[in-house]
Amino acid sequence: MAKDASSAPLRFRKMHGLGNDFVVIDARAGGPRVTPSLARALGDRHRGVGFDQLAEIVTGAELGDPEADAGLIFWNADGSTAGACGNATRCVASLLLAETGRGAVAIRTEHGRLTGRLREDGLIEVNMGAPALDWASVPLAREVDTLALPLPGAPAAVSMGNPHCVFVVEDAEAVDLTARGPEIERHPLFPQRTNVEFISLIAPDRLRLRVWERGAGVTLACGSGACAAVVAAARLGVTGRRAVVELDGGALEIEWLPEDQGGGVLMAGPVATVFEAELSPAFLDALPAEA
Ligand SMILES: N[C@@H](CCC[C@H](N)C(=O)O)C(=O)O
Repeated sequence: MAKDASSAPLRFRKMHGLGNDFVVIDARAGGPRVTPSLARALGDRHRGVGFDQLAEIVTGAELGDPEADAGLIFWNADGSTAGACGNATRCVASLLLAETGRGAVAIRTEHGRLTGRLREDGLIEVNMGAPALDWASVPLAREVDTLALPLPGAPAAVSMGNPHCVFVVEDAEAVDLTARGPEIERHPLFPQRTNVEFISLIAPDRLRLRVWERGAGVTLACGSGACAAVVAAARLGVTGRRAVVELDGGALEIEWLPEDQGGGVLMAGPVATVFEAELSPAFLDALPAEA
């Protein structure tokens, strides 16, 4: 087992938002902490549990925000960390709403303090905060007028706390995601790699979106990707600031609030818990030591 983890049992919950699936570990009360090798081993769909992301719940204080209901650290299946994960934030918001019995909760992430609430229609909504559009925030390797990438079209680079490269295409269904995704994810213009989105217009307020996620690959849904897609579409005049985004796993409702309402991006959709379990000690014992 990794030398820095304790041998206390590690309980976890499997959840998903539209098939974007997560292992959720609550580390607020102590117990083993997530390391890159634990994330990779758990993320293995054959020898572990399998997930797109692992959401590690910590105290708000650990992330410098003691007033928040909790803090959240996101891990990709390849063991890398991410500054944002919209669907995992919605899943954890649903847990904290049940835990606190309140109508809204505050979650501290690397992208700031995000608020989550249960809407009357039963969907969990999170305000994902304002997008950043300048090259240094995304980040891009350098300032450019147009993103010159090995694909037709002029994509938009958007940060939702994590990097996104959004292509508007005629037909998102026709894109070879497994070929194009990794090529753009690791393009030298993106020093921290990038999530890759392909959107096409279905109706004036409806987009089709397919996503290749940094550190996870093809996903059934990506919340921050849906937010970035609507921000890019609204800026390009493809849609307004409010749209339904149809992903492989279902639909998310996205609204980019105006500046005078904070400029955040609201994202609403369903969440589900699949099971709760405890990792076998043998699994933890077999983890390679951290490099
Ligand atoms: N599934 C997520 C995004 C997860 C993080 C991403 N792969 C990254 O590395 O930035 C979502 O719902 O936003």
